[in-house]
Amino acid sequence: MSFLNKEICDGDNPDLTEERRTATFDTDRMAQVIYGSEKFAARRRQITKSISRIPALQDTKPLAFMTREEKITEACRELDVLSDHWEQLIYVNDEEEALHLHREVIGMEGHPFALHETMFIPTLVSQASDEQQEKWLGRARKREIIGCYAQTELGHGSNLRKLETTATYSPSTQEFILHTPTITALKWWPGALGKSSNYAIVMADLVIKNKSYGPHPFIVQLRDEKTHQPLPGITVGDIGPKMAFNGADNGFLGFDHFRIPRGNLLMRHNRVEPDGSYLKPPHAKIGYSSMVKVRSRMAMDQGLFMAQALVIAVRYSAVRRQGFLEDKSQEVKVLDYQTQQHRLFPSIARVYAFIFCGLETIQLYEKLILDVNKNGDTSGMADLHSLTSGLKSVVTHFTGQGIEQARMACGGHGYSMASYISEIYGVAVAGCTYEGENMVMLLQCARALVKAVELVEEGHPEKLSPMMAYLTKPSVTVDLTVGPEAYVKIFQLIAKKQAFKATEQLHKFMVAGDSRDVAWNKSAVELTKASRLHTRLYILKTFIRRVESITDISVKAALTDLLNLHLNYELLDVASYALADGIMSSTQMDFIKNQLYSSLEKIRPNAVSLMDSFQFSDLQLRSVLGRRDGHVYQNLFEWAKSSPLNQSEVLPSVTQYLKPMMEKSKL
Ligand SMILES: CC/C=C\C/C=C\C/C=C\C/C=C\CCC(=O)SCCNC(=O)CCNC(=O)[C@H](O)C(C)(C)COP(=O)(O)OP(=O)(O)OC[C@H]1O[C@@H](n2cnc3c(N)ncnc32)[C@H](O)[C@@H]1OP(=O)(O)O
Ligand SMILES: Cc1cc2nc3c(=O)[nH]c(=O)nc-3n(C[C@H](O)[C@H](O)[C@H](O)COP(=O)(O)OP(=O)(O)OC[C@H]3O[C@@H](n4cnc5c(N)ncnc54)[C@H](O)[C@@H]3O)c2cc1C
Repeated sequence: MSFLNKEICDGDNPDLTEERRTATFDTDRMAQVIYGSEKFAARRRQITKSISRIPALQDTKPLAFMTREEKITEACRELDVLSDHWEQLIYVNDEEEALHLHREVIGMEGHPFALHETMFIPTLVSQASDEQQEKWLGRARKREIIGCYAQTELGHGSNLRKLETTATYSPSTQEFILHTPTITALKWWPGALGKSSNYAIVMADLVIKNKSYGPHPFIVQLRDEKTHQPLPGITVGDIGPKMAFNGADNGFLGFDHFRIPRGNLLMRHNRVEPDGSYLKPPHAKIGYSSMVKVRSRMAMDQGLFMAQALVIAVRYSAVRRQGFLEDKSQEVKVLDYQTQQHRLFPSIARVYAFIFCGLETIQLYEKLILDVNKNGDTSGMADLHSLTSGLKSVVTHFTGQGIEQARMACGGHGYSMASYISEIYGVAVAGCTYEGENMVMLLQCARALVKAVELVEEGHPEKLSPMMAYLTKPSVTVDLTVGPEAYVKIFQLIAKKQAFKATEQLHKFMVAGDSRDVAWNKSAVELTKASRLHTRLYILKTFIRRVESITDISVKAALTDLLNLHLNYELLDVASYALADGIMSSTQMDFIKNQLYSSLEKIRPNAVSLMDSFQFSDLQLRSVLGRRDGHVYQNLFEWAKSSPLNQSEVLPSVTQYLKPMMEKSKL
């Protein structure tokens, strides 16, 4: 079966056209599965089309040749154009559509609204009282003000309990006095803080009558709304260039006894009364919900980052010909090499798996916020926190690896910024650090795992949450030929064994006299291993669940091939645990390897269409190698010619230094 639809265009590189003809499924239908619904997939296409009709948004100059100032200016120009068309382009206040719009038009390198959309508005939604929302949320949504999320300090990011910025309540004036007592207390890193934002959510230690109540969120005006000058008492600026995200002005911020009204403490869940009495929130960590929100998005967002890199690498691999197989009259597409497939296809499977997890965790967060805000029900917080802590860590780690493999799969041209993969990599791996450093978050996930193991050991398995239920599963012999459930069983045994081993080690150190904290640190590597296995089990099960639910037969068949690849690849990747514990035999290992290799062959004809299904436009991809028409070589040449270095034949550096040096050498 072939799909002679809009995907195929006669002017395209014939090798790519051939790939699209071999697809066994419809890419629009696949897009519905990727983006969670027919409606949203269609809306994305519609938005992309509308953008393509706005001349001022068509890419003019490659970002790679721009300075930071030029990148920031270009992003602001594009935001201004978008603002003029906002209501025609997307449904107002639809977060997913706004994210898509920004990604498509502005690209990866950051922009003044990145944190406004992802953290400032969500914090107002989850933490501000109705009255406070009335005052600020509408203005924020209309983009009359620009906000960011200022939590991390120069001295502390992971350990929030030691944040040094203080918000001391003054009952006589009914104000909070924000202060930065030391250099290490300077806010440092917040995106869009340095130059763009005029408001911020500031996390500061709430102090009332000399008592510290820990970090709380405050809304703070930083700059004059007319002049954009910092308000007196505020020091703010940009922290300088970074590994990527250089179109973003991550910033620093200091307060010198800066006063804000009492009503600027976000008070949906806790309150400070005029006399200074404090009303506790229903859950101690409710103030951390914006972080959970971003973490709950990260499987989706990282999946899309990796998808972008893989679209580029897979399309390029289908047009790049190098070397021979059987037919010595024509060189082969590098995509036909087994090593190339092994390098790329497992990451394609992970992209799909991560996105399916993201669709689930985004919904879980929305449900949680509804439960908390409507019914004061915080019972889902602990589970979502441990799930998203593990997930963000595992997903960002593998995304970084997958993107780097995609770069290498493009050979020399992958290293050129014309591929855009280096930018995608730089942006994606920031996710290993932001929203909770990966080791720190794996250890948060481990806290829940250890508690669950302790419940089993204490004879209370009925108290386990559904995600932990596998910890009670007995050891069994498994026949892998029966299908995905067999793989799940083996994975469960491996994850269970590691969770028990790590907990046992923790307890052993404690019995020997170490405090829990010291014993925890001595067991930390084993604990993080347990968290990774636990999370990878969740990813695997989510992938299976999602594929089972698909109704389109051809889409389901293509994804079943990817799922099989994922199951075999994952199990092989953790085989050392299984072999050491006698869970798997070497004969089973051979079976898994053979299954893996035959999956690569099955996926090969669909590889390009599996990536086309993400329906990224060329504008969004910004990659010469990943162009949808596959005309790589002539465009690489055009791209190189547009380098500022090529705007003159002889550079001033040659006239000033090299020529005189060569002349001197002749003497
Ligand atoms: C969306 C992005 C889209 C695209 C990307 C493009 C553009 C975006 C550009 C930039 C990046 C975007 C965002 C980045 C923004 C940031 O980075 S904001 C800063 C983020 N900072 C962190 O994540 C800090 C990490 N640290 C923490 O979260 C906490 O300090 C901690 C959880 C590690 C520890 O907190 P403590 O208060 O010390 O708690 P504890 O004593 O260790 O734990 C006590 C119990 O509380 C449980 N717990 C902790 N947090 C939560 C929570 N959020 N919810 C529920 N429960 C929680 C903890 O597990 C303990 O439970 P026990 O049962 O074991 O006691
Ligand atoms: C691109 C980017 C954007 C960002 N945007 C924002 C933003 O908008 N707003 C904001 O507030 N912040 C932001 N941040 C800051 C970010 O959230 C922090 O950098 C992050 O939470 C890590 O904290 P840290 O820098 O203190 O790392 P550290 O905690 O200093 O980490 C250093 C090392 O110490 C280890 N470590 C620390 N604590 C423990 C522990 N308990 N157990 C074991 N190991 C530990 C870590 O694993 C790591 O290896 C951003 C950062 C980046 C890179």
